[in-house]
Amino acid sequence: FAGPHSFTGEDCSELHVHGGPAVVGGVLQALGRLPGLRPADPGEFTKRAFQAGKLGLTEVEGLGDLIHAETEAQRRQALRQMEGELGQLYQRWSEELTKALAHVEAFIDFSEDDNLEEGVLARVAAAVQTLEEEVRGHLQDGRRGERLRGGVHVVIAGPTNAGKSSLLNLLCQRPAAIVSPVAGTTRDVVESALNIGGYPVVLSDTAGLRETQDAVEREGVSRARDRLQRADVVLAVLAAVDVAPEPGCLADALRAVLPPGALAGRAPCILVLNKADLLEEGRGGALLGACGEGALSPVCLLSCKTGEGVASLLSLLGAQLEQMCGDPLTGSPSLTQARHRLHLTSCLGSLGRYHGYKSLDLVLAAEELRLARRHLGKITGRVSAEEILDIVFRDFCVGK
Ligand SMILES: Nc1nc2c(ncn2[C@@H]2O[C@H](COP(=O)(O)OP(=O)(O)OP(=O)(O)O)[C@@H](O)[C@H]2O)c(=O)[nH]1
Ligand SMILES: [K+]
Ligand SMILES: [Mg+2]
Repeated sequence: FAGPHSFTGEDCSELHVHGGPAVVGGVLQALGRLPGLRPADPGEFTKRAFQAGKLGLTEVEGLGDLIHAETEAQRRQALRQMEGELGQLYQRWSEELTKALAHVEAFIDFSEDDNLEEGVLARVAAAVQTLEEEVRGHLQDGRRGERLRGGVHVVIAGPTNAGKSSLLNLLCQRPAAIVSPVAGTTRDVVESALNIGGYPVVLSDTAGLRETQDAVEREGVSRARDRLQRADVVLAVLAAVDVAPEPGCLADALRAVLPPGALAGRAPCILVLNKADLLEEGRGGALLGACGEGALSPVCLLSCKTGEGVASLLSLLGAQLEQMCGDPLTGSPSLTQARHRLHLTSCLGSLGRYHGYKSLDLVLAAEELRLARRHLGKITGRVSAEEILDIVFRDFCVGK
């Protein structure tokens, strides 16, 4: 593959050999005898592609995510990022900033000559404000890209013996957690990675919430509460027989399950009324009717014993995941890493300070634009050489 059209931009050659380990080993040995030839370091091809400007950092990250994608939605998001959409968005912002900066610098340098067009600074201020709004909107995405990349944390919580561990085992289709009729069986948080409708989920089973004198169980309950605080979605499990079919029972039931203030509207919750097989005929419908009325959370009846209701639980959960992660193919591309969020937040900070400085000291204001641009450059890996003068001359007329 002749450069610069190869993956790394350099001249490359590829050997296609038969796939047996002995053949590959023999070829590698023969190659090893050639002077100057060595195996590539991990990621070296991609690093060279980056250094040759063939890929931006976000594309490199997308490629890495694509290789590690475990679910369909993750694959789509990674592919989109690898193909450059996220990088292009940041690149466009960076170009707009460069332009704004060029105009401010031109104003600083040439405004005394009276040769500048009118209203340059007002146009820059408007452009900066538009950019701020775009960046802010991009940041307020409910962390959907990061969630999709890292997995949505779904926490199973509830009183002892509600069937929380049974639910974990049912969903992950293996006996991951110990199930027993003894209240207080689970102490450690038991985690399992799942694929639900193409979305990656990290499902945690936790100790039953209750007051106890047992020191080990108390530690378990404290870990359960801690996990609840960090949940993206809570599956609140109750034994259906313990819930009275009366209006308002859902709120009471949730209060009984969740520590006061644990959620405070933070994580969405799905109420699972388990052991439906133990309910008398017709009681299930009455329960759903009473609980569902004015409900804050979706409710479903389930039996871990018979498997009844699993499909409806999965569809409630799937809808929740879709709402949180979005469809990775539609809308603007999502930021996928905490790193992106950090630099974007810093960029936004600088843009805000631009407005503060612009009427006091234009030089300081220009510096904030430069900083904002550098923060974007850190995301894409393109902290480009100053293209500012080019723009000054290309973009608008200074004197002659
Ligand atoms: N009849 C019936 N029994 C169930 C169902 N789900 C769980 N059980 C039984 O309920 C008991 C407790 O189940 P677990 O899954 O251990 O409950 P848990 O909520 O994890 O309990 P702790 O870890 O002690 O808090 C066990 O004997 C299960 O076999 C169900 O749907 N129907
Ligand atoms: K138990
Ligand atoms: Mg358990």
